[in-house]
Amino acid sequence: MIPESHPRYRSLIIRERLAASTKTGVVSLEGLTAHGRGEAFDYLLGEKTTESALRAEKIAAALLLVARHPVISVNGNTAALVAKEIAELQVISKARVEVNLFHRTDERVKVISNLLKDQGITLVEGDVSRYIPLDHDRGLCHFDGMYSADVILVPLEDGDRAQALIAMGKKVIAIDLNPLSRTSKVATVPIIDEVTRAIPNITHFCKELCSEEIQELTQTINGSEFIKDALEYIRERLLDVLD
Ligand SMILES: Nc1ncnc2c1ncn2[C@@H]1O[C@H](COP(=O)(O)OP(=O)(O)OP(=O)(O)O)[C@@H](O)[C@H]1O
Ligand SMILES: CC(C)(COP(=O)(O)O)[C@@H](O)C(=O)O
Ligand code: BAL
Repeated sequence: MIPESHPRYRSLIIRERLAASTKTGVVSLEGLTAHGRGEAFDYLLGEKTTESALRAEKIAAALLLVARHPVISVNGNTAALVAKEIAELQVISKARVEVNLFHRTDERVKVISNLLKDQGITLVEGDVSRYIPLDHDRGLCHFDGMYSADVILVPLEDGDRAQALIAMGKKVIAIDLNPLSRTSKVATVPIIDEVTRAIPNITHFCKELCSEEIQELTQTINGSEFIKDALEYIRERLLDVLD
């Protein structure tokens, strides 16, 4: 039992949810280690959304709204952490949602799909093929899902899949606390933020942005600025701590 008074209440509740989700197969055991890596970066970021990340989330919302065929890719950690929030984002963005796993088993696809549908999400389902040229199972996706997408939101992504999607001419919106990850470096829009903060922010902007703002935000996108901003923000925080 984690008391609400605990200084790290939110972080511990998220950890508890992830740990419980490994028992149902929603989260892989490797997902716990990936989460730990994320938490380390979140510490450096002060466990809050930076102004720069908020700008990236605004651009992400604009891209989803103007996309011809937006798709949200969901892995185990994402399903465990933000299923309800993804359902809300799907309603406002009209994006398709597809389960895509690195540690893929039929059982995990099924249990994650059921979790998402229980939140009201309409899923792209059916046969998958290796439409993305990768040697691992993230290459398996749906024709009318990621294969046909022009904009893909990929929380907690693998760098090689992000690279492959970019090479296929798609715009990739990544959510990854690690500004140094391969994913962040190759993404069209790297959102250097925590997924439970980022998804509701994107939904908020989808509701708030007007057509002029959408036009302006999607004209020229410089993804590397968000990485530079995050690294500078971390540098400043570290220097402050040292003082
Ligand atoms: N809750 C979270 N919110 C945002 N990012 C997270 C969260 N949990 C983990 N991450 C980040 O997501 C990434 C997923 O881990 P993974 O091992 O697939 O990527 P990686 O190997 O670090 O990066 P890459 O493959 O892009 O080089 C990690 O960079 C981790 O820091
Ligand atoms: C653990 C995870 C971040 C997600 O794994 P899955 O839910 O199987 O897509 C994976 O990409 C990895 O880094 O190992
Ligand atoms: N997600 C496992 C492989 C990678 O980190 O890219």
